[in-house]
Amino acid sequence: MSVAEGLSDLLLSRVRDVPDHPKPGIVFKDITPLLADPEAFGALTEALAATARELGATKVVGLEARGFILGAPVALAAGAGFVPVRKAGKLPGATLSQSYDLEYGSAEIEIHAEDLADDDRVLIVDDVLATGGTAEAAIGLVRRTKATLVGLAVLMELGFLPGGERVRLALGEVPYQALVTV
Ligand SMILES: O=P(O)(O)OC[C@H]1O[C@H](OP(=O)(O)OP(=O)(O)O)[C@H](O)[C@@H]1O
Ligand SMILES: Nc1ncnc2[nH]cnc12
Repeated sequence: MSVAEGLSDLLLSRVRDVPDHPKPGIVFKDITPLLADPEAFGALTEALAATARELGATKVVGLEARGFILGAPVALAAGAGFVPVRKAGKLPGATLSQSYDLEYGSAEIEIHAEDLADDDRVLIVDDVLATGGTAEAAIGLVRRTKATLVGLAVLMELGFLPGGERVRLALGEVPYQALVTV
């Protein structure tokens, strides 16, 4: 699951730093320029889909909201299904839910457990790993189902925060991939 230097450079060049958003002191990593560039968005999708294929994923779980934008095309490209993890109160069916803290607040996420079959192999996909709280909560949700968690893949890890260490601890032997670390 190594990442070609050219790909890292392309992806990094399309992420915009927005200082003091959404709160003073936060440097927001804005992926909208990357999404607007079909070459970069396509390369990102293909890189994450290659990971999904390598891990034999049958479902991609995407984390609201930016994880939906990345996860849905990755699922299709890898021949897997897509399952959304949503902020609390949005999913209409029976849910599993988990609270967690963010770099700039706190939140609760939910999943329709019935969307994951017992024999599913699940790759969790998101855009940014910051404190790791969201990903850790999603790992917890998937592990409360009978499906098998096979990996966590993100576009970008904020290396100045302890999120990478936190999710590695939570994942144990399960692979973790950040395409770029800043
Ligand atoms: O590692 P963490 O500290 O948990 O932060 C990372 C999460 O924060 C952002 O989502 P956000 O909750 O802002 O939602 P959005 O995708 O709807 O903007 C980002 O898309 C990740 O899901
Ligand atoms: N600094 C940041 N930029 C973009 N998304 C984030 N999610 C959590 N922290 C973030």
